[in-house]
Amino acid sequence: MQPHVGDDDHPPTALLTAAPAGPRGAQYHPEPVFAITARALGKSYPGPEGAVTHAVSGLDLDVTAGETFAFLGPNGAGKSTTIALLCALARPTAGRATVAGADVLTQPHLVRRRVGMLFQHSAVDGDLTAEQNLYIHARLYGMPRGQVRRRIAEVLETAGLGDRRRSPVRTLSGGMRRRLEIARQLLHAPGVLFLDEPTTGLDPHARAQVWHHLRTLRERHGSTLFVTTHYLEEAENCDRIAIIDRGRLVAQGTPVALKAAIGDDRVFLHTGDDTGAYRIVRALAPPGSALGADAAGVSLRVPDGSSWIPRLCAALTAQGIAVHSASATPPTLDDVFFHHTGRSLDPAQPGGPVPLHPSSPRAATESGGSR
Ligand SMILES: Nc1ncnc2c1ncn2[C@@H]1O[C@H](COP(=O)(O)OP(=O)(O)OP(=O)(O)O)[C@@H](O)[C@H]1O
Repeated sequence: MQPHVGDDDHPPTALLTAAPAGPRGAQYHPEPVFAITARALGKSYPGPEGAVTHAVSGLDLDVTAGETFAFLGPNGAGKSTTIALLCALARPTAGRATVAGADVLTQPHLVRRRVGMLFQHSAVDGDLTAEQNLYIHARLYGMPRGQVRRRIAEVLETAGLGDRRRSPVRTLSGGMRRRLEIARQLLHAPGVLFLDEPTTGLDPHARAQVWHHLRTLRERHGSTLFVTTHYLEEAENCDRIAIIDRGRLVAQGTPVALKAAIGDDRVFLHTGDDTGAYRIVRALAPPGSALGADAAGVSLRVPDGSSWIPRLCAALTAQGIAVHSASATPPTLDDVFFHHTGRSLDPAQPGGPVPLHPSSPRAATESGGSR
């Protein structure tokens, strides 16, 4: 389903104005204006033999107007279902939500008018030009003829496709096509733009182009973007991140705050005798810290990791173990994901990173400090 365009509804951006000014002379702190709120939102599907799939459960969300909000989770976590609920394309079985000022349960038609939705496999007609694709979309969804040309020129310019407006879509690169699809969803100036894995299937260059375009939308137009992704580096660029796993929100915050909450750095050592090194590091590590060893080397989780390197290297060298490399890195978003879910999202880490705490769900390594 697609939103209507150009009806007599209030312009969605009008819903996103700040709270009224306080009394004269009083310091004015505008209330945050939420483009999306959800409380205890849920969707369950009946399965075979009375089983129930809880695709999304107990979801609480507040997305501020103008924010780029990442919804991060593995396959099957409930990301697409959440988008369908928030865009009023599926009816919740629990809870409530408001999007761009409209209630998804009682005003689903308004929600659909006020949002843009980029689906994972959105199609544009390859034989038509960029402009023709947008024109057909605008007319199909009722945009007044008088506004169409100007609006198409605007969204193509924002997408960086002004000079390709007459090119058949099949001649555009993957990244350009994706930007054209985003431009199509912007024709009716939605209050919130939902993007379901907007860069899946694109090469790194095209992915960077799409993100450049999304940043432009945010900076120039103050657009509210709700983006699902399983690319950690994309989530890293967003204002805030919610991590969803098995239908439940497990963490929410800015990338910096989520990583800071994890605390410990990862110290990594590659030595001439990693088995011997592991024993020595274990003896020196603070009680309760997580450490591990695999074919690549020895890892230790400690606060202020770089301060540990000279001490560990001196101890190893004193025992005749050569240190080939030593590094200390702050927590990554994948560490955050692992901490909350017990799994890694990073394909380069099939076994997952070293657990951050001994109690971590997939702690395959031991705790140090066994002196
Ligand atoms: N119509 C449906 N009927 C039954 N189960 C469903 C339906 N739609 C989704 N599910 C189930 O709900 C869960 C969440 O699915 P969803 O598609 O929202 O996950 P996702 O995070 O978007 O995954 P992906 O990244 O693979 O698209 C999955 O277990 C899925 O099988």
